[in-house]
Amino acid sequence: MNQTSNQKLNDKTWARWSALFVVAFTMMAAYYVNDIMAPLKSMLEGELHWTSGEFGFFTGAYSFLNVFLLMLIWGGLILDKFGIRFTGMLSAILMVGGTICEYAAITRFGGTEEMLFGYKLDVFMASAGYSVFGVGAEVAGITVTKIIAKWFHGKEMALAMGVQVALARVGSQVAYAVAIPVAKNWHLDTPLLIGAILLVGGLVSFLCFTFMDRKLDRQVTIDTSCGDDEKFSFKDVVAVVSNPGFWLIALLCVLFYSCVFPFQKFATELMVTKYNVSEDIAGTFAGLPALGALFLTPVFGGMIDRRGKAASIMMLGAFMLICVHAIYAIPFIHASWVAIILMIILGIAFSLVPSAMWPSVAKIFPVKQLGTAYALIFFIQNIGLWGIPALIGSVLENYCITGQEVVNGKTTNLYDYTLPMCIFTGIAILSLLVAFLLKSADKQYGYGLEKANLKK
Ligand SMILES: NCCCC[C@H](NC(=O)[C@@H](N)CCCCN)C(=O)O
Repeated sequence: MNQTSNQKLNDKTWARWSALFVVAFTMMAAYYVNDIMAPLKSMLEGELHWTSGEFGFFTGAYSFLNVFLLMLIWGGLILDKFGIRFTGMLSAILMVGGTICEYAAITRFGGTEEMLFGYKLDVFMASAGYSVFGVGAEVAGITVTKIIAKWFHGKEMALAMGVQVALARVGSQVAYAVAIPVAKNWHLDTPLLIGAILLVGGLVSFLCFTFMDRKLDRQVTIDTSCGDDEKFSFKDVVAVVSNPGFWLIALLCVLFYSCVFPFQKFATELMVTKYNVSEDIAGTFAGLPALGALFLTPVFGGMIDRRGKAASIMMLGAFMLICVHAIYAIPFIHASWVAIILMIILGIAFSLVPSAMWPSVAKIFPVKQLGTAYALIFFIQNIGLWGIPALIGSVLENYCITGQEVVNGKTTNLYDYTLPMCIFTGIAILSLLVAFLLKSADKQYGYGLEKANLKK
């Protein structure tokens, strides 16, 4: 770090927190769009005749380009080479473009019988748009993480990451809560249209951040693309992947998130079919983990900043996840209050693990490798975000249909969610095992995961 003046912009509390809120708005819009179609699964089935398999394919498409065209890896390299301002703007543009394509697919071709590459045209085009959006959202995610690591270096970093994730959860929660009521009152595509407008706001908001960041760079060089040692090099990739901590964090990340985000995408339907929750509020229940995480992630982030214990907290979160999914899998429990309590516990686990996991990455790797490290971790996580929804969708379609019902003249399937919930439980058990190995590795390699972040 090369200091040119005593007080830099990010030393001012108001300035670094303003920067955080500005970029957090972009991410909030991204999370809204990410989740807005999930509660509409049954409506997509009833109105556009999408099957569960097609819904799973569409949901997994978020990660398709990130996984198969390595877009997250390229994104990480672009981030390390061209910096946070360029990469952030690029990803915001991709998110807007992808969402417009998804919206066009549903409005223009929704319900069509036309086929493309063996898929219904609307399913294919919506998935393609969602894939492009997914590239933008994931690259924006690693960019924002690097922004926080830069602006909050040696400061309240875990709290800042917690607040950013919490605000993103607002986007998710709003999406889950409003999707069905808005779609019923207006059109199936209206919730997505709102998302496209929010994303344009997110683009403008990120543009504002670039001005602040330019000012900071004029004062100090913490982590820009100017220094030779900070340009991307394959040595960084080798250094990142040869660190055992990387593999454990990446594995924990893919396993943990595979049983949270993909589960949530199907949770609205689970609430309706298994727990007899009214369709109008089922999305709000499915979004409860996001709501809980909204309040708890900053609290846990602040605690970890002060007291540490990140590795133990990741184990606790994984254990809670096992209990939640295992109870959801029990076929004879149908009480809606059980479903709500489980969602709240899931929300606590969903706050504990991310608030411990993400700042831990910044402890394992130096700042200049962070872009690459986050990109590789997100890449591995995306394999789960692609594969698990596709797997669950196909399991539902092939093994879990128990009957059909006709609502307002539209026929939808009824599903038994026992088998999908057993799959989620199995993944959660693996995540606990990996969290345990991570704690052992921390002792062995001295990453300092159990130590506090704040310098006293
Ligand atoms: N500082 C890192 C924050 C990561 C937050 C994390 N997001 C992800 O893991 C994304 N790769 C996937 C987002 C998918 C959104 N439905 C999170 O906990 O949200």
